[in-house]
Formats: sequence, structure tokens, C-alpha cells
Amino acid sequence: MSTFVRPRRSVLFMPGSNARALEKARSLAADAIVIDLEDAVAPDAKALARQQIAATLSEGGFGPREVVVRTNAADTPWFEEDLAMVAQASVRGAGPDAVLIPKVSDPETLVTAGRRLEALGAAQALRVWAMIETPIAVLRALDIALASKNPVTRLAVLALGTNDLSKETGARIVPGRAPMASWLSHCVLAARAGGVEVLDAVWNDFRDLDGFARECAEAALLGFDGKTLIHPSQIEPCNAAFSPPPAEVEAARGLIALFDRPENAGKGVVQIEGRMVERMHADIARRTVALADAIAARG
Ligand SMILES: CC(C)(COP(=O)(O)OP(=O)(O)OC[C@H]1O[C@@H](n2cnc3c(N)ncnc32)[C@H](O)[C@@H]1OP(=O)(O)O)[C@@H](O)C(=O)NCCC(=O)NCCSC(=O)C[C@H](O)C(=O)O
Ligand SMILES: [Mg+2]
Repeated sequence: MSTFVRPRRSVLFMPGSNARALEKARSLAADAIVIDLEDAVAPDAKALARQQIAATLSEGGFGPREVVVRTNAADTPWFEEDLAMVAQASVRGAGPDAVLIPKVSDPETLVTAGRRLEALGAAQALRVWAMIETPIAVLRALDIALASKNPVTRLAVLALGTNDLSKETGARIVPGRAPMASWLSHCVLAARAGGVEVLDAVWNDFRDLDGFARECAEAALLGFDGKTLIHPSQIEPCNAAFSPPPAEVEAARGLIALFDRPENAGKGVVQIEGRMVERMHADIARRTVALADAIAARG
């Protein structure tokens, strides 16, 4: 049985209006980059940023990095043009891998956006990612995640936005994130129920790499696939936190081999050095190995 995994450990945001950052992104070790048209671009710079992003997409050169464009929110005057730019790039064969829609608060927004992409002729391969960053979005995270079952939505990933959540709720962003911990776990659970991946939110204090490393470790324990980032210095510690450690990969290979032995073919449970392992552990092990192999393939 083969398991396909696309690493999304480190997902770096950059303003679509920042040519230097866009150029740098081609050589950074992030698994994915998100070129932003929303918060990182001032209202009077939106049109220019859109043009710059279209040109950047045409130029390409991002190698194995997944390329994502964040539009403005669906209820803003910029959304239609943002989506059209992405769709047109996609029609030219120079589209990003995905479009990230901020402030998604219900599944209907994803259905409408998906239909619009279809009408604009966007390639089927273009995926949609949704930001969960409003109180209603957290409360409806399961409905939003389950929208992935409707192919028109193209939904593949949920990304948390704790800056907006803090703004909307008054909950503070503090080390350990106790005020938001239940929301984060709830969103991980919802994403898994919907069969989509889920990314933790950004860490704003980009000079504090120790605090950042602690938050990455917490996010990995919570079950996030990776974390969104704002600065290149965050990539390496983030990749380290979300990569399976070599000992875990070795143990996973051993476990798979054990279940593959002819004498264990009919067994649902075996033991390794006094520890019970079931076939579900072999499934987890296959994912670990697939992720490790995909990371190794990136060099
Ligand atoms: C935060 C920054 C404005 C800091 O930028 P800067 O002052 O240029 O930092 P440095 O001098 O330390 O930069 C060193 C070099 O690295 C390049 N750089 C910096 N940031 C990026 C980046 N994000 N991508 C690519 N390259 C980057 C600089 O150009 C320097 O290069 P060099 O010239 O070779 O020395 C800046 O980091 C920044 O703009 N970050 C991204 C901000 C952003 O996109 N924000 C929106 C997403 S976060 C969000 O929306 C939250 C969410 O929605 C929520 O609700 O929580
Ligand atoms: Mg936000």
C-alpha cells in the first residue's frame, strides 16, 4: 500500500507587493509559500500587487515549493479580481497550486468560490485553502472542513489565523496559548473529520526563535501538519519540529516490516519488545515513512 504525503511543515507568508521577498522565496527551504493580497498589502497597493503576483507566477522558478495566493476576503471589493487573476494564471498554465481564502465563516463561501473558479476555467488541479480566523468559523469548523466532500469546493487545507481570532474575541495570544487551546484542538479535529490538512497560525515575534520553537513543538503535539510563518528565520526550526525524528522513522520501518512478514499476515496485533502494536499503528508508520521519504526527496 502506498501513502502519498505532501510535506506542509513550513508555509511562509510574504506580501504580494514585496518584490524582494518574492525573489528570495525561490531559494528558501519552505515547503510552501503564500503570496498575500490581504492584510500584508495596503488598500491602495492591491491592484499593483495583483499585477506583480501574476508576473511572478508566470516567471515561476519555485521548484518543489507549493505556491499559494491569499486573496482578500470574499465579502471585500477586491475578491472577484483576486480570484480572476488566479484563475487566469491557471488557464495560462502558470497558476499557483492553491488559493487561500481568508475569513471563511461558512461552507457556502467555499461552494460559491469553487463555482466561480470553475466558471473562470481554472485548472482542476487548483486547490482551495481556507483560513479559520473568525469566531463563527471556529464554531463551524466541522461544516467548513466537511465542505471538502463536495468536489466543487476543491478544499484541501485549513489554516488558523490567531491574530484575527484575538482581535474578534479579546482572547490574548500568550506563550502556550491557553486562551485558545481548545479552539486549536477543535479545528484539528474538524480538519481530520473532513479529511483535510490543517496548519497552525503565525508567531508574530519573529526575533524570538526560542519561543517560536516551543510553539512549533506544541503545534506538532496537537496534530497540526505544519505552521504558517512570516519570516525566513522561522523556516528551519519549523521544518525540524514537523519532521519525524530519524529514530521514529526507523521504528516505523521496522513496524511495517513486522506486519509484512508472512507469519504475521493474518494477525491484527503483535508485540515489539513488550509493547502492543496493532495494524492501525502500521498505518501511522506508513504515513511517517511516506512523510520522511517526501522530505528526503526535497534534498
Ligand atoms: C515582518 C517583516 C515586515 C520583516 O521584514 P524585514 O524588516 O525586511 O526583516 P529582515 O530585515 O529581518 O529580513 C531579512 C531578509 O529576509 C527577507 N524577508 C523577510 N521576510 C520575508 C518573507 N516573509 N518572505 C521572504 N523573504 C523575507 C527580507 O527581504 C530580507 O532579505 P535581504 O534583503 O536578502 O536581507 C517581513 O518579514 C514580512 O513582511 N513578513 C510577512 C508579513 C505577512 O505576509 N503578513 C501577512 C500574513 S500573517 C497573517 O495574515 C496572520 C493571519 O491572517 C492571522 O489572522 O493571524
Ligand atoms: Mg488574519
